[in-house]
Parts: sequence; C-alpha cells; structure tokens
Amino acid sequence: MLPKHNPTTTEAWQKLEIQFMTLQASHMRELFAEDPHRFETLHARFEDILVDYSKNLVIDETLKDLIALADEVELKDAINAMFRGEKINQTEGRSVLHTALRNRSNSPIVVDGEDVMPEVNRVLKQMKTFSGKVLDGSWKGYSGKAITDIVNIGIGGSDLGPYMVTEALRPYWKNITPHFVSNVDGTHIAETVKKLNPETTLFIIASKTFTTQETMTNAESARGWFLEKTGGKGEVAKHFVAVSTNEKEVTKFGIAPENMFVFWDWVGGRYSLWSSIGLSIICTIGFENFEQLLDGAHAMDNHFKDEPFDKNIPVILALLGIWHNNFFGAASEAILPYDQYLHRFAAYFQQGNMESNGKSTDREGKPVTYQTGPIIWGEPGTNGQHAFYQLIHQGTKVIPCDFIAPAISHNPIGDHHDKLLSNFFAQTEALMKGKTLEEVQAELAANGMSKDEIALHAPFRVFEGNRPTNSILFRELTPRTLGSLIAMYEHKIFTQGVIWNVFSFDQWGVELGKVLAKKILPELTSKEEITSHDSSTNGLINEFKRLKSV
Ligand SMILES: O=P(O)(O)OC[C@H]1O[C@](O)(CO)[C@@H](O)[C@@H]1O
Repeated sequence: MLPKHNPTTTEAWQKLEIQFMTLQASHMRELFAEDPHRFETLHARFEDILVDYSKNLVIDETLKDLIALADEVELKDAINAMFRGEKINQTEGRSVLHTALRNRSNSPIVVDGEDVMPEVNRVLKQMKTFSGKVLDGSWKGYSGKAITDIVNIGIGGSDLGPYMVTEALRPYWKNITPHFVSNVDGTHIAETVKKLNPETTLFIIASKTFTTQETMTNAESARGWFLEKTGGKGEVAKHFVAVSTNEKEVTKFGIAPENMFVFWDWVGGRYSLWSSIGLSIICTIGFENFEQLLDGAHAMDNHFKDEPFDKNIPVILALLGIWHNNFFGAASEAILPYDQYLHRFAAYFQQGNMESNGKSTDREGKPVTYQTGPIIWGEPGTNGQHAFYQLIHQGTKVIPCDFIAPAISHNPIGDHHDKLLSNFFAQTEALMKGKTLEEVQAELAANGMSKDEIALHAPFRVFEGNRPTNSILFRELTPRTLGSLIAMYEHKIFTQGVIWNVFSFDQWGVELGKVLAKKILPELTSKEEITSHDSSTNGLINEFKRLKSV
C-alpha cells in the first residue's frame, strides 16, 4: 500500500516555502556567475543520456529540501511497493506492473500468489512468432498474398504509445507500413483505408477492455469495409487480430482465440506499450528492436529503483516539477523535442501525465489543498519557436520546459542538424539569461538609434530570463534510448503522484463524459424535441438535429 502524507504538512515543505521567498528574488544569471561549476554539479548522466538541470532557479539547499520532501513522504517505500507488485492502484484494487513487462532479469514478480513472469514471457514469444510471420511474408491474407500494411485500431493508451514509438523509430522500420486509427470521427478510418488494399492489410484491434466505444465502432467499420471490398470472400480471421484483456468480447467479435494477444489488469492503459499493445510496434520495427526498447526501459527502472535520490534522474525531474508547480505556480510544462521523429512525444506524455496526476482527491478521499498535475503540451523544435516561444520568453506565465535532442541525426543532410542544435542550445541560454534593459539600450545605441528612439523601443525588447529549463541530450534516438526516456518520464509521473498524495493509476475523470454520451446518442436520432438536459445542452442538440435535417 502507498503511504499517505499531505505533502504541505511536511517539515521539508515549510522549509521550501521559506526558501522560495528568498530565491524568487534572485536570477539564474547570478547563480551561474557565482558558481562556474554549476553545470558540473547540476547535471546527471544515464548511459549516453545527459540531463542538465542547472538552468532552474535552485541552489544546493533547495535540492536538499526537495529530497527531504521525497523522504518524508516515504517515496522509497512507494517505489518498492510498485516494483514488488503490491496493489497500489487501490481505487481499482490492482497492482501496477508495467515494469514487469520489461523485467529483463526475469526475476519473479508475484501477484496474488503467482509469478507473472512466465505469462509475460509466453505472450512475448507469441508476439515474436506472429510478427516474424507477418514480416517474412509467411502470414498470408485470404487471397494468399503477404501483408504490407497494418492498421492499429485503438484509442488513448491503446493508440498513443504505439503511434509515438513507431514514429520515433521510423529509421528502424522494416517492410510493413503501420497506420493508426483512433478517433470515432468516421473521417479517420475512411481516410486511412482509402489507400489500403484489403488483401494485404492486417487490422490489430487494440483495446484493454474491448468495450471502448471509439475502438469498437472503428473495428466494426473496418470489418465492414474489409468484407465489402472483398465481396464477402475475405476471411476475417486472417486479417483481424486482437490485443486485449477481455477474451469473451474478442471471441464475440469473431477473432480466433489463437490470434488474441492478452495482457493483464495490472497494466494501465497509458503504460501499456510494453505489453501486447506493442504488437503494432513489433510488426513495424521487428522483435529484436522491440527487445532493445524493453532493455532501455529496464535499465532506467533499475536506475530509478536503486539510485539515491540525489542521483536519481526521474526523482530529480519530478522534484523540480514540484518546485515549479507548487511554489512558483507553474500551471503547465512543455516538452520540446528537437527531433522530428519525436513529434508525438509530448502528445504521448500529455495522456501519461494528465490522466495519471490530473486528480483533486487525495489518497484519503479528501480534496487536496494544493496544486497537482500540470498541463503538458509541446511541439518539436524549431516549429514551436515560430509559434508559441514568444509567450515562453516574454509572457506572464512560468512555463518550465524540457528540451530534448539527439547529438546524432538519422538524417545527416548538410548542416541541418547543427542548425537544429544551435537553436536547442540558444533557446535554453536565452530563457535563462534573458536580456536586460541596459543590454538592449547599449545594443540599440550601437545600431545608431537616438536616445528618444531607444526610450521608445527598448522596453519591448527586454527579456526577463530566469525561465526554467531542463536539457536532455543523448547520442542517437535508438530503441534502447527511447525505452529509457519513456521510462524516465513514467517514473517522474509516479514520483510526483506519490508526493501529491493522489492515486496515479486510475482515471475516473474520463467516465462521466462517456456515460452522458451514451445517454445522448439515442436522442440524436429521435424525432422529439429534447428537453431532458440543461437549456444549453438541449439547445445544442436540437439545433444539431435541425441542421442535419435541412
Ligand atoms: O484500451 P481501452 O480499454 O480501449 O481504453 C482506451 C483508453 O481509455 C481510457 O480508459 C480512458 O481514456 C484510457 O486510460 C485508455 O488508455
């Protein structure tokens, strides 16, 4: 079980509040000037990943107090409880064991008296065999042709993970092209199948529950399309496989049990890419590369489990996040990958983070009295620079940013990568240093501006600086590195959830909308005027019905 501590009542929190009062008046520029070794002290390494956290408004004492906070809320015990397979997802009565899916040491992990590892290994083997057949062409479609395209139909954790990873690892693609359909908007499936040949397409229906409205609707439409295009000759069993925890519903859909890949209730949807939800990843990059992904995550798991907190990268990142969120009032965090292949990375952790820690009830069932999970957003650099960085540099809000970049590009064309990385370095420097009024005035004077003109123009060109960033620099975006990076953020989220005293592995907040949508659906086709809701909802539904009928 997880310990229950209101973080704001800890001694460390009180100390941090006092520190914040003095530190908020200082500038990172001064901290760098005072200590030429600031970078040396405030960076961490993990394999070939370097995490520079020196560009945050912290001093040694801040980090000590943040670590004391982690100690006071018994983070170490919580970490051990998760890895041991204790049922720390208490509101659903489940263990939280995505770490077992990448437990490459194969050491036993016992849930309800049974070691889960033999089952994990069995499904991995099943996926290896299946993906091997798809990739070497021996899995044939109904007309005897090999598969060329796979379509993963899933949503949320059953989509975002495989989509993000296959995009991130495009250089490792083999001979199969993956597609992803998630939105219940018919446009998504329609536009996807338009370019596909049913004879050579394999659909992977990925849903933990196999009851999710969006996924089941898309799966039915995909089957309808397949049967229509093949004139009823197509054999569903050769073109549809399922990934789920719900065997009964899978069989009902018409998928053969041997083409079902199971996983378990102790795998949270948003932590499931390591499970059979990763089948589309394996069919795209091959089993060996998927194993590398697992290896990278496992290595980060060991780091998180074993390293002391002052050297523990996920813990340090989590504590800095809490410093910004709870003391500086930063409502959001940006994830900014300087790598086009990581273009879905922020979207992936938007779910990972916001579904996990977007909670306002503490672990004792009481309303929290402090801020919890931040809003996560971001786009790849340099696109973001030309869109929203203005606000990050000169707006009124504090937005802590993670800058992420590889040293080596998979596409070393001309000087593209040096240009990209020069922007990566320049942005964090500019955000930290800013530009003072005096510096602006001197610059304008050097450009020949008159005193009056300088007085007019200078204020708009001042950059306050002092904006927090982490820089995460690694050698190359390989499956192993990606695995480590994903696990690093997963553990950051876990750590923050423990400190905020919330349950990070349920998602009751998405239920209400789902239930109401089910109630509204039949109303959209009924003839009567709708009056059962508030006046706004009634008005909108009635206008929708009027518009579609004229
Ligand atoms: O895999 P399933 O059961 O279709 O669920 C999809 C997604 O729906 C949610 O339950 C809620 O959005 C997510 O947590 C999950 O990833």
